[in-house]
Amino acid sequence: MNNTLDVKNINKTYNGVKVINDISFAVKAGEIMGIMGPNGAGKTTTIRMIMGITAPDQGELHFFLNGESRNRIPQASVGYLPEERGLYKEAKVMEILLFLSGLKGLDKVIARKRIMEWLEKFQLADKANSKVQQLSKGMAQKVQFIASVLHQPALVVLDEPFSGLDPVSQDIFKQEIRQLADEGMSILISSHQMNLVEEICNRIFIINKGEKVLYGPLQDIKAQYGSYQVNIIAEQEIPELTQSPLVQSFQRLGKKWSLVLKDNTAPAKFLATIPPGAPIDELSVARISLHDIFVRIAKGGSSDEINLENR
Ligand SMILES: Nc1ncnc2c1ncn2[C@@H]1O[C@H](COP(=O)(O)OP(=O)(O)OP(=O)(O)O)[C@@H](O)[C@H]1O
Repeated sequence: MNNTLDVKNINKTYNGVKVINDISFAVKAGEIMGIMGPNGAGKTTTIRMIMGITAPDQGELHFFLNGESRNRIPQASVGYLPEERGLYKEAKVMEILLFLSGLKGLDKVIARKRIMEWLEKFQLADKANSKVQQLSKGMAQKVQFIASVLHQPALVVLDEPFSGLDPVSQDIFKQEIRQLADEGMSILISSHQMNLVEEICNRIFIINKGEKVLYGPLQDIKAQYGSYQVNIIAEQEIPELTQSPLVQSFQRLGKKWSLVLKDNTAPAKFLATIPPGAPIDELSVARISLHDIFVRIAKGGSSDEINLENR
């Protein structure tokens, strides 16, 4: 697959502190690439350099769009949802979307049709003539997202697109973003909520304190840190399971028991050791989450403390 964006060895220092340290990654045509990491890791700074808002101290950016290679971002071929949300509050939804798509060179008649289609997808068709200030925060975010994709750019950069959205809206966003990638758009998403975006990304780049932690196809990363987790709902501890030689660690949160299996333990092997009649209400098996992989790496290889609240 061809690259749409190549980020090569970029560095950035603010006030003598290196906040981005030799970062390199690519975004391929038609993929969803996730740049993830905790608060303050350097995601927004990286995105601002890609968008040309701030320049890297060292390193290069290459954009391959419409058959041309460039070092500066071609505005009409890119869509951007910045971390700071904000649209002109006095403007009406249709007016502002027509204005913003006009800046990207989109024909008014085509724009109007696409705007109505998008507003319908987000159940906002009845708000076309409402002022932005009459929208809820989530509704305004949807309008701003529409503005970033309306001109069908080759590359879309979404900085924390899910923050502030309810779970239903998050699902609609995920669905629409997946659809855009399937139609060939390259999408770069930043998020500190790893478990929220891991299901839609093809590849991920995890950054922490300005440095690369992990980079590659999600499935490969999960296979590399290939342990499984067995989640059980049970009133009491079942020592045959929590103390099993196949279990590396476990956590309890009320009735929820989360058991991380030792690396390379097949789930079926563990399941076969469950005593008949064990008092289990529910049981599920999953690969350990990206969040847990990050915690493991950040703690220097230990997965003993896994935060069940964030699952
Ligand atoms: N304009 C600036 N001047 C000085 N320091 C800055 C500036 N912008 C960012 N930083 C610093 O760079 C580091 C990375 O910040 P950045 O906003 O890129 O993180 P982030 O990963 O996007 O975090 P979050 O998830 O909280 O949005 C932080 O230590 C931040 O304080």
